[in-house]
Amino acid sequence: MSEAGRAASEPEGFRSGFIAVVGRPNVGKSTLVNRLVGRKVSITSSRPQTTRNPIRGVRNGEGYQAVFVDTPGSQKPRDTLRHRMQEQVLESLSESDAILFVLDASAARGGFGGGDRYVAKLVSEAETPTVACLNKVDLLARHDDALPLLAELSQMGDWRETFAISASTGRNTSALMRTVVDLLPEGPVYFPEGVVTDYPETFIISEFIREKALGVLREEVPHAVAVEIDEVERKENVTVIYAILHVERKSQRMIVLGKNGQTIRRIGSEARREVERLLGVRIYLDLKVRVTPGWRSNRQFLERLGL
Ligand SMILES: Nc1nc2c(ncn2[C@@H]2O[C@H](COP(=O)(O)OP(=O)(O)OP(=O)(O)O)[C@@H](O)[C@H]2O)c(=O)[nH]1
Repeated sequence: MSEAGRAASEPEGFRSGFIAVVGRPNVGKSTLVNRLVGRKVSITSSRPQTTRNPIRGVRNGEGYQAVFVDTPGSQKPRDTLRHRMQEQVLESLSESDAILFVLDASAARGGFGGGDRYVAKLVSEAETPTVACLNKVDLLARHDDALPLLAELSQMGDWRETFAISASTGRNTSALMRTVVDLLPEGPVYFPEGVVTDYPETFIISEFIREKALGVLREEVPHAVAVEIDEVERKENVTVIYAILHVERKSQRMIVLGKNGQTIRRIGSEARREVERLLGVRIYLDLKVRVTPGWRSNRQFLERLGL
């Protein structure tokens, strides 16, 4: 995240970031995130299925915000298309602040299989701080059965830490959460507390753009900018987002555009990175600036924007 963006909403010493949750299907990723977040998370169901990087959950704690995101598709590629998707997975892993690599202890009798090793390699290539979680240890016959698996796991990559956990019973998950928070960099409050789970994707995108605009514009046009997502067009390789930045006066429009459009371009490129991270797809952001006098007191307008 850029310095300009941070300036907008970063409390002193606050930690925040995106944590990619990776692992083969059925290893317990959702159960683990629900456990760490502390409640069932509904955001995935309220978002269009077309997004490939949905948020699994957000945990707000004392001085931190941890955003857990999904990275589906982390399976061995069998054809070119899958291979291309793989590159995108790698890209989104690289852009995460941390990775939770989840494995299923109960499925690894006698050692881990090719699927787990493949994900381990992919995660290692991302060069992002990773915590490896050996899940479902409650299903092992004896406590000690986890030991050879943990030893094997530690050989599979350069993990910051390795935990034997049970997402179902909560065993070791508090310690895991503390480690995750320690890995997060200083950063802004990405989402207002309590709103994430039910808010539509367009609202989150518009908030990202607004945050970047406020960061770039600083004191010049303080709260005079409202962001409206006009249309989201999903194409094969790129998602095009048409957004309108509403300002109240012509003079503000000039400021937002900047000399030769420099300012709006900067807002666009900073916001694009954030949105790509959120959605896990390539984004083209088409930003327009429109003068909408008195939008702050226009109820219909505010409702349309979900404000
Ligand atoms: N006994 C036990 N079962 C678990 C544990 N964690 C998850 N499960 C079960 O494993 C199954 C798969 O869990 P999910 O959380 O849906 O797995 P997932 O990795 O999110 O699956 P995908 O979304 O398909 O990738 C469910 O039946 C869970 O109840 C655990 O720690 N112990």
